[in-house]
Amino acid sequence: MTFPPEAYLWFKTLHIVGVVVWFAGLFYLVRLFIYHVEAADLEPTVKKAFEEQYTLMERRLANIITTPGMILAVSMAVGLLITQPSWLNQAWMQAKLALVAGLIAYHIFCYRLMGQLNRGECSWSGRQLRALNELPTLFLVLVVMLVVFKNQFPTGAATWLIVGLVLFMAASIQFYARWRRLRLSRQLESPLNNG
Ligand code: HEM
Repeated sequence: MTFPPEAYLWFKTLHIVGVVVWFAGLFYLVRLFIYHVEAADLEPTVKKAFEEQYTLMERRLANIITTPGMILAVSMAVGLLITQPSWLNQAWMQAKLALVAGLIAYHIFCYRLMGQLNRGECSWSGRQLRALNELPTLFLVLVVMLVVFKNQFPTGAATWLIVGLVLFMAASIQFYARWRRLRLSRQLESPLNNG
């Protein structure tokens, strides 16, 4: 099959659009799972309404945004490889494909969690889900580094500094959110609030 010269750039444009949509969906989906799990602490009538709403939002997000984003990213990537098959012989591309396989496994695992949540069988806590939601960040940073640096993947001090900074930022966000939740629950328990 022969493609016009600009086809590669079109595939790449749509590939990047697909990747952005896919990741937006993955990040928001697990955030919804966290709210869904934490709705269990609400009063029974409110809890039921919230759980139904989260179930609906999760299904729509997964089926209308996240999965189509993945299909667009992967199908355009296939277009890129058909137009330039020599990429497949390069180490960075093989490493990237291994990471993408991990990302697709994560995507499928999210669907499994969604099914368990909808049936009220999910055993994951909000805290565990928050930690899980950091996993795609790691995939994202590594894959983007691979496509940018290719076979010159950096392993020097600057790389570890940047990776450390990204991890530090992710951990700080987690700690801040935890501190805010603790403060809120203490405020609610305070005698002043109980009259
Ligand atoms: C099926 C799996 C994938 C394959 C086969 C694939 C393949 C490719 C190829 C061949 C390019 C063009 C490289 C160039 O022209 O320099 C590319 C670009 C890119 N890919 Fe992927 N990709 C895949 C998945 C992903 C994922 C999951 C991400 C994000 C986490 C991603 C992010 C990017 C980015 C940001 C670019 C643009 C890089 C640039 O122009 O410098 N790709 N991809």
